[in-house]
Amino acid sequence: MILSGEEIRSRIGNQIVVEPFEESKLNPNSCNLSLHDELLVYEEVVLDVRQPNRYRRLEIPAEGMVLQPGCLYLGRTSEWTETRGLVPMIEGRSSLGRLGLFVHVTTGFGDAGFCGYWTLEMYTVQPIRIYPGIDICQIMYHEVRGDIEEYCSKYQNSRDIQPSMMYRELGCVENDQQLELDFESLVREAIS
Ligand SMILES: Nc1ccn([C@H]2C[C@H](O)[C@@H](COP(=O)(O)OP(=O)(O)OP(=O)(O)O)O2)c(=O)n1
Repeated sequence: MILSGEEIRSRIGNQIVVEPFEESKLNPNSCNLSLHDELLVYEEVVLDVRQPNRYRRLEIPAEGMVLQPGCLYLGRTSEWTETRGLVPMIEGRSSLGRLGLFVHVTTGFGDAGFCGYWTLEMYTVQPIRIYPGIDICQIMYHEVRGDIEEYCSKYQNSRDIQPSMMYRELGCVENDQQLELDFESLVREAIS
């Protein structure tokens, strides 16, 4: 069963945390979440599920940024969410779907107990200009039958855009969590 907007509101501060929460973002059975102002783009010709992959961090300026087809942009919600005893899910918004923008790659499904910013896996059918702060997706909540063992795995308490940590399951021991590419110093080195 999916919670109504009214029910979401009544559970805020109890089973549901959406921070910051704005009542105006409630829908009949979901709550809109907005886009933070940063994106990560992988800097690998071939991504490797067994290794941390290098990426670049981009800031979405107030005047917007054009996303190009064929590229995966990891973003995150501005809202921190916590969900207890319910299964949270994020989905796209029809208004953005009608412009050909996807906000996740088959992974809208969350876990009961998940706390953190949601990482968005954005890609687009056509070039599209996006802006920081736009309502990018919606979160909804399912009631669960049966006991719940709440989520406490690798994406718990995500405080940033979180690239894939699949490599952890596959035995890669890494010191650095992810390899952020310092593109500006590389360019400086290359031209000096
Ligand atoms: N687009 C998404 C989808 C999920 N999540 C968060 C909420 C989920 O509770 C958590 C874990 O999602 P999955 O269970 O789908 O992830 P994995 O199975 O890959 O990882 P784990 O082994 O940690 O469960 O990640 C997210 O931030 N952004």
